[in-house]
Order: sequence, then structure tokens, then C-alpha cells
Amino acid sequence: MPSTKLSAVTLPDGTRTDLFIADGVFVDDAPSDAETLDCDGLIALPGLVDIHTHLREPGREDTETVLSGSQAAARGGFTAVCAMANTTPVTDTAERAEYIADLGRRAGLVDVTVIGAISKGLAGEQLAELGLMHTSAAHVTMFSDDGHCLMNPQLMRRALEWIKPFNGVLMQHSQDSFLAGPDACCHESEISGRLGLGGWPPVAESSIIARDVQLAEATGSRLHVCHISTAEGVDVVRWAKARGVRVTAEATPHHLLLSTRELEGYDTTFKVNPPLRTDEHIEAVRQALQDGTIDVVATDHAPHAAHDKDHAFVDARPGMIGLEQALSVVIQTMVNPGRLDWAAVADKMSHLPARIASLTNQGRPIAVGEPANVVLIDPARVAKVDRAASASLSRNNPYHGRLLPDPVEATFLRGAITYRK
Ligand SMILES: NC(=O)N[C@@H](CC(=O)O)C(=O)O
Ligand SMILES: [Zn+2]
Ligand SMILES: [Zn+2]
Repeated sequence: MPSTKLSAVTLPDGTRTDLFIADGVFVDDAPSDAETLDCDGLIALPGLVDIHTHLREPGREDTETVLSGSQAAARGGFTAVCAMANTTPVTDTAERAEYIADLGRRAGLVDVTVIGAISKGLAGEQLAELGLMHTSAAHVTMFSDDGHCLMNPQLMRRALEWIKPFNGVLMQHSQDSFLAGPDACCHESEISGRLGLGGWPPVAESSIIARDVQLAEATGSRLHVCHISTAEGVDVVRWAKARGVRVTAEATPHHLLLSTRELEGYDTTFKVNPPLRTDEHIEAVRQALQDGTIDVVATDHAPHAAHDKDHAFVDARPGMIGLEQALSVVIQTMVNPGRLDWAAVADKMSHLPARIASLTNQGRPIAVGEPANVVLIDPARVAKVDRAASASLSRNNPYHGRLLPDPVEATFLRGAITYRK
């Protein structure tokens, strides 16, 4: 195991210090054989944790594998990702969950936590093996039918009751499938009319969140709202938190930066669920992330093959990749304008996501005795994003050609370098 000295590095609270890593943890003195990295001007953040990642293995290894997704994650500064259940086959049994956990361990670049499906086959009819997935070697605590909204309120209620004894969490894709049906692909507004695209109204999100926070309150169980995108949705979460409901919410990088205007050219790279919204909604999401109503940033990294995007807008697959530029976008939209400091970034991209995912060895403070999961960043560097330079197997990168912060210098998982610029 290599020993490392990170000299003159800046911690999230602004203090400058030397950090020493040996045997995968932070120690209080340099081993004599330590490799020294000059970290003058660099900030050390705790390894980032993504609670919403689509890795596509098994089933669509042409678009991403656990290994390629792990490589993209390490390049983005992540030391842990949570793999969504909408693979082929769906992750709805203990065996399938263990299989993906195993692939993650073999890749060895980030800790891969498995999210189990709530319903069998994501069909929304019968509960998946929630208890067996939890007691399996994969230790599943997070469950989601993401890609689909779990519409049946009775099934939602039963699932909340099932997972409560082990402090599990249901992650809902909040999209009423009647209010925003199969043709909904553009924020419902003047622009959806002008472009002739099916409207996806904010109430399709907020009405499901309202129902679900009431079910979470009634059961005393935990709800997590995926990729919140509307001012109305944020208002409901704020109300629920004030009542003491056990609800958390995530914002994606793309909903923090990109707007409905991107759809003007009908480029299907920008088709995503929920859709890109208008400036008022973007501001509501930024404000909510700043004030804690939205707890965390999660990427919703959703790789797709070119031939699944190369269709009329309404027929193209929704989703965009995001692991490699997540921190870039947070710096651009939240840190540079003075809305979040580095300690808050560490909270929203490491400490709190780890807590939501019940990870005990991730999202820890940078301190002696703690696992050396850390990302070194240069907050001032910028670069033009090139989708061809990605470690992901897919090229549906919505930031291609944009000048963005390019912060990640190196990522360490338990003291081992998983990415170095
Ligand atoms: N966000 C998306 O538009 N797509 C996701 C599914 C999802 O997150 O709902 C995908 O799996 O491609
Ligand atoms: Zn979703
Ligand atoms: Zn998703």
C-alpha cells in the first residue's frame, strides 16, 4: 500500500495543512517512504458520493459498464456511486443485486452500492424482493423504480412500511404518468407549444411529491425525491420538512445549469426526464440547494447509445451523462457566484449523500483515522468540455463545447489513486 504526503493542501474549512496517508487511512505523521504531492493551491474535498448513477450493466454494456462508469466517476472526483435498478434484467432480486456489487468490487475504482427495484420488473404491480435484497451480501437499503414513477399509492405505502425496520429509503421518480405521459418531453410552456413538443407540466412532479411526503409521514418511513426540477416541487419538500417528514431531495447538475432554451435546435442530447426547465425553476432549485431544502447533488448519469438518441425528439431516449462534469457545474453555478462554500460542497456532494445511502465508510471528514477517500481540486482551472475525452462509453454529454471549471487533479479511494490528471 503506497504512502502519500499531500503537502500544503487546503481543507474545505480553508485551513492549510499537510495530510499523510498510510494503509488507506489518514495518519498523523509521514512514513519515511511517502511520495510527496505538492498541493499548493489545491483544495482537498472528501471523496464525492453519487446516489443516482445509471451504469447499464447488465444489459446495455455497449453504453456503459460498471468498470467504464467507475472510471468516469473517479475522473469526476467520486469515490462512491449508487447503481440504479433499471438494468436488463432489472435489479429486483438478491442474486442480481449481489452480482452488480461484485462487478463493482472487481472494478475497484469506486465503491458501488446497489439500488434495488421497488417493484418486480419496474412494472409497478408487485413488490420486488425488498427484504432479501437487504439481507443479501449487497446490503441494499435504497430502492427505486427510477425511469418509472411508482404510481400505485397502495404499493408505495406497503414498500415504505417494508423498508422502515431497517431504515431503508424509497427513491421516487416523481412523474405522474397521466399528467406527463409518453409524449411529454419538453417543459410545458410557451416553448413546448412553439416547438410542437409534448408538454411536461410542473404539477406532474409536484403532485406526486405531495402524495409521497404524506405517505412518508403516515408511515414514518424515509422518502427521497430524485432529480427535483420545479419550484412547485421544491415548495412541497420545504413544507414537508417543516412538518418533520423524513424526506430528502436531490438536484442534478443539468437542472442547475441548463434551461429549456437548449431544446431550440431539437438536439436530443438535451432530452431528459424530468425536462430542462425555465430560469425561474432553475433559480428555485439553486435557492433550495443553497438553503438545504434540497439536500444533495446527484448526477442521474444516464448513458445512451447514439442510435437510441438519433430519432425525432419525442422518440429519442431521455437522459444525459454527468459524472465527469458534476463538480464543474456545481462550481460554476453555486461556488463561483458565492452561494456555496467548500464546506457546503463537501456536505452536499459527500457527507449528506453518504448518509442518505447509509454508507459508513464514505462521506467521512478528512481527519486522522478516517478512510483516505479524497479528491484534490484546482478550483481555478477551466477547460472546454470535449465529449470524446470522456471515460464513459457514451457521448450524450450536454456540456460538450462549453467552457467550464475543470477542477479534478486526483482522486484517492482508501489511499489508492484512482484518477490522476
Ligand atoms: N433521467 C432520464 O432521462 N433517464 C434515465 C431514467 C431516469 O432517471 O428517470 C435513464 O435511465 O436513462
Ligand atoms: Zn428518474
Ligand atoms: Zn435516473
